[in-house]
Amino acid sequence: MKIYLIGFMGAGKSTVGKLLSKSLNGTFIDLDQLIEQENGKKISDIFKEDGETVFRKIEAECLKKTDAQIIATGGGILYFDETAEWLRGNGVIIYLHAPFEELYSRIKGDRSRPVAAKPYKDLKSLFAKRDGVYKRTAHHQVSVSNRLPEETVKDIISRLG
Ligand SMILES: Nc1ncnc2c1ncn2[C@@H]1O[C@H](COP(=O)(O)OP(=O)(O)OP(=O)(O)O)[C@@H](O)[C@H]1O
Ligand SMILES: O=C(O)C1=C[C@@H](O)[C@@H](O)[C@H](O)C1
Ligand SMILES: [Mg+2]
Repeated sequence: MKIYLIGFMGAGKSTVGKLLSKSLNGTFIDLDQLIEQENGKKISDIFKEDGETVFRKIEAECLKKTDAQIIATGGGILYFDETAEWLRGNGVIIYLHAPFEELYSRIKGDRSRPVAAKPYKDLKSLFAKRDGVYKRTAHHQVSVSNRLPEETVKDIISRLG
């Protein structure tokens, strides 16, 4: 069974995914890292040099070819409508959720995330839009608010049964 972690930037998909893979003794891939390795450049440079649309196509292709058991996706993984259906047909989808302000405090000023460079109000409305899509797509919503990543991992494992 594959486990896909989805959620907004700063939710902790990469952090929790790595820990979860250790607890479950499963293979792990961070999709953002895979994209950077396969393309030989940083995500911020792909955005700058090729544009967001090219990045989104690369991201969707990388998602479909990874064979890891636990996958930390990027915050914009549901950019194409068809990706939600593909994900649900290929594994268990866990939405890591926290209120926007908490996530914003984790990502503000981070230059490695090109989307996080948007102004506060644009990020807030992006969160509002994506939150509904994450919720509709996920099999489980797990809180990452005021919680250590280790607690989130325990919660995920208990939901998986
Ligand atoms: N539970 C937590 N409590 C506090 N800070 C956290 C928690 N989980 C992650 N962080 C911090 O928030 C930041 C973002 O975490 P991480 O990179 O794992 O998020 P992400 O969901 O993978 O983001 P992205 O979508 O940009 O890849 C990091 O600085 C990390 O240390
Ligand atoms: O939320 C987003 O749109 C993104 C999140 C990151 O994980 C990266 O995939 C990239 O910076 C875009
Ligand atoms: Mg990440």
